[in-house]
Amino acid sequence: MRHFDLVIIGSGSGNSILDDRFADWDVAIVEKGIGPNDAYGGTCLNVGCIPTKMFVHTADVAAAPSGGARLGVDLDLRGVRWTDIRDRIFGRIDAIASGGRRYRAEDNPNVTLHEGVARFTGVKRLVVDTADRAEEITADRIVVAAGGRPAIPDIPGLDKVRYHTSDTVMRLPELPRRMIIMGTGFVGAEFAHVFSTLGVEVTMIGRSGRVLRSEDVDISARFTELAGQRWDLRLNRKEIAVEQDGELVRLHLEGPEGAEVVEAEALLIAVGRVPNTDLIDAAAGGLELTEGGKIKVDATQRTSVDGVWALGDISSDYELKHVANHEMRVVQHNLLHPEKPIESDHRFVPHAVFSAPQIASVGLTEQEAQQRGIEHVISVQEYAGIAYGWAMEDTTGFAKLLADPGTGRLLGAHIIGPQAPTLLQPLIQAMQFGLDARTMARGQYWIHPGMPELIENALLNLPLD
Ligand SMILES: Cc1cc2nc3c(=O)[nH]c(=O)nc-3n(C[C@H](O)[C@H](O)[C@H](O)COP(=O)(O)OP(=O)(O)OC[C@H]3O[C@@H](n4cnc5c(N)ncnc54)[C@H](O)[C@@H]3O)c2cc1C
Ligand SMILES: NC(=O)c1ccc[n+]([C@@H]2O[C@H](COP(=O)([O-])OP(=O)(O)OC[C@H]3O[C@@H](n4cnc5c(N)ncnc54)[C@H](O)[C@@H]3O)[C@@H](O)[C@H]2O)c1
Repeated sequence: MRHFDLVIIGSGSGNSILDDRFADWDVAIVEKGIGPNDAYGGTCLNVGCIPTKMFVHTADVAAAPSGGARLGVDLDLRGVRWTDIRDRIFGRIDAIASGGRRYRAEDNPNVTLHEGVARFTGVKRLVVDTADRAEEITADRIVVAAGGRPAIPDIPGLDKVRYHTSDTVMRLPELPRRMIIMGTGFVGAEFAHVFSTLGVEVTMIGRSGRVLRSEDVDISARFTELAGQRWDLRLNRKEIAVEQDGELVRLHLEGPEGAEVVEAEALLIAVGRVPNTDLIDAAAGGLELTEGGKIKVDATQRTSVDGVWALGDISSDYELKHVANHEMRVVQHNLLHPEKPIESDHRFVPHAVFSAPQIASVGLTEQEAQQRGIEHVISVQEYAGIAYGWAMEDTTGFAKLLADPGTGRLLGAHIIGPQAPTLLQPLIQAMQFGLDARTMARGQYWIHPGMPELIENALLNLPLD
């Protein structure tokens, strides 16, 4: 049995903890490998944020000709070369992942890379199962950064069907003619945009009546309306059974009009993620879980076991890379300076959905403000009402702000439309640093006629004294 100063489980955000300040620590990283090629480096790099956005940008380029005609520019899309797109993207990703693995395995003398599945057998005691053996390790400190994986719903017949998740769908050998996407969240909305723009007929299945239903009510309503124009959108549906018929997947549904069947050459399951607490046997390690099944941590990312920290998707309320990275920096500090621990700041966590149109959001939605009885005023500014929106002939995008009527401070900001994540960033800054809407609007120049005038006008529209 080997004892370490520090064991890190998971090479996603966990991999970034180690820098020169840990050079004299004896460290083990345990990584089981992720995705179809058992890659190093976690979800975001290999099967998450980064490749998806490389596909989204490609789809946005492929979508440009269809938007040209209304500006008087007639363009044709001559074709998309799926295997070239896929191999270009993973040609970059796979090289970065294997480079990251090689760096830890070969260039860090103080780091031992264990390639296998780590599971707790006791408090600060682990077994690592590799292909040919099981090795026991112990440590003074352990960081659990083991993330999560796609959830697979319990639908009769699913075990006999060829289906994809976000882990596999980006490496399809060829584009299918049709694709059923189960789930109307982030993953469903982003892949529906990618595949439909590249020429696949998309059918999207949702249990509720809205797409992206956790967004602000107006944002979700607008996105649902637009999604219904682009995809065969089937909402308020329940999956009854699924079957494989040669190359076809057939899904039996129950909906408002009764029973119905949809079929396609590919099925993508995008119904959320489950934390990998079972894989690590969190209970055997004495780690308390939350009601949602994640590892319970305090504000300093400490678990219920002294000397064990957790971060990212396995413990966080937010399954977002910027949050995992923030929590990683907190854990990093607290490992190095246990006498002066710092806390994670989850007050103003933004997110973006890179679909079409794009969505970006921070803070309270209108429905959350109402449910919590928080006094607020609202403003809405459409892209169609600003000069750059005229240039783009945008007719569907808008920014919606919620502010405290007393202080003028922003409570929430939600944007649907071109460059939404970029436009949201100054509003995140204002919320984080306590800048009130009036000062933000009138205390600086806004480049004319730039897209940020959307934000300037939304701020000025707030009914504040
Ligand atoms: C399709 C998709 C798109 C996304 N896009 C975005 C985006 O645009 N923006 C954004 O902010 N977020 C996005 N996310 C979310 C983001 O990827 C995650 O929040 C983030 O990667 C979580 O990081 P982590 O370090 O907690 O976990 P991970 O990166 O998942 O790392 C955990 C690692 O632990 C390993 N592991 C698990 N169990 C064990 C074990 N028992 N032993 C050894 N190793 C183990 C896994 O193999 C994995 O490599 C996306 C997610 C998906 C699925
Ligand atoms: N741009 C980004 O930041 C980005 C992109 C992709 C993923 N992510 C992260 O990954 C997480 C997982 O994404 P996701 O889209 O899988 O989850 P999600 O939670 O965003 O959406 C899943 C949806 O599927 C629904 N659902 C559950 N069971 C269903 C069923 N049987 N049939 C139909 N619908 C069902 C849920 O009600 C929910 O609306 C996200 O919550 C997000 O944090 C982020």
